[in-house]
Amino acid sequence: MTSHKLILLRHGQSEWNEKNLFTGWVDVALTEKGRQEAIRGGDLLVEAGLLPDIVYTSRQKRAIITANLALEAADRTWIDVKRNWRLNERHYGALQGKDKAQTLAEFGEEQFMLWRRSYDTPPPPLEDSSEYSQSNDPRYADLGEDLPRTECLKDVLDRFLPYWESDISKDLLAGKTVLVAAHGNSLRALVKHLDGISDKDIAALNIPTGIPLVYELDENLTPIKAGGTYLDAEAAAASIQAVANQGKH
Ligand SMILES: O=C(O)[C@@H](CO)OP(=O)(O)O
Repeated sequence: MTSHKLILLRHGQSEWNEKNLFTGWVDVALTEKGRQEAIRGGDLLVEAGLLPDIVYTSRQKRAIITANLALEAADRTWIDVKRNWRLNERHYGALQGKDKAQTLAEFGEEQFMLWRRSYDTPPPPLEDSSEYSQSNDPRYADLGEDLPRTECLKDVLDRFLPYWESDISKDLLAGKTVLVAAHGNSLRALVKHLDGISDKDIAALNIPTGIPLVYELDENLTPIKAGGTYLDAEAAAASIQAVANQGKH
C-alpha cells in the first residue's frame, strides 16, 4: 500500500511560552531552548530517515525559524517553502498578551478552560487599538475582512481547511513528504480533522513544542495509525503534560 507522509512540527519554545502568556497572532521570537528544540526536531527527522520535500509554515516567525533550524539540521534548507496565514496560531482575542496564571485566577478554571480549549467559544475580540493587535500589520494587509480579532478552534478549522484542500493535500497526493511547521492550536485543528476527533474530545489534546509528529496517510489521506507517531514519544508525553497544565502553577 502506498502511504503519504505528513510531518507536523509545533514551533520550539517561544519567549511568551516561557513567560506563560497567551500569544496567538503576536509575533514573538524563539528562546534559546526553543531554537535547540527545533534543531533536535531536524536531527530526529534525519534519524528516522524522513526527509521533507516541501515545507509549509504560518506567517509567524516562531514557526518560520523553527522550520529553518530543523531543515538546516537535516541539510534540507533548499526545499520549496509555502507560507500562509491560514496556518497561523489561533487568534487569542483580548487574551493576547495576558498572563495565563493570572487569567485563571481572575476568571476561574471553567471560564479559563472554555476560552483555552472549548471548540466553539472564542475569547472577547481584541480592540484594533491594542498594542497586541495585528490590524495595522503589513504582513496581513492582503487579508481584508478575513483578519480575525478573535478565534475559537472551530474558526481555525474553518480558515485552515480550504488551504488543506487546495495545497497541502495536493502535495501529499503527488507523493511529496510534507513538513508543516505551525502552532499548538493550528496543529490541533489539523489533527482533529485527520483523526476525526469529536468537538468534545479535542479539548484534551495538546501538542508539544519541537517534537515531530509523523502521520502515514492512506490514499484517502486517512491516518493509517490514528494519532500518528511522535519521533520522541517520551519527551512528547512530558511536554504534552506541561502544555496541559499551563496556568495551573
Ligand atoms: O498562547 C497561545 O497562543 C497558545 C500556544 O502557546 O496557548 P494555549 O496552549 O494556551 O492555547
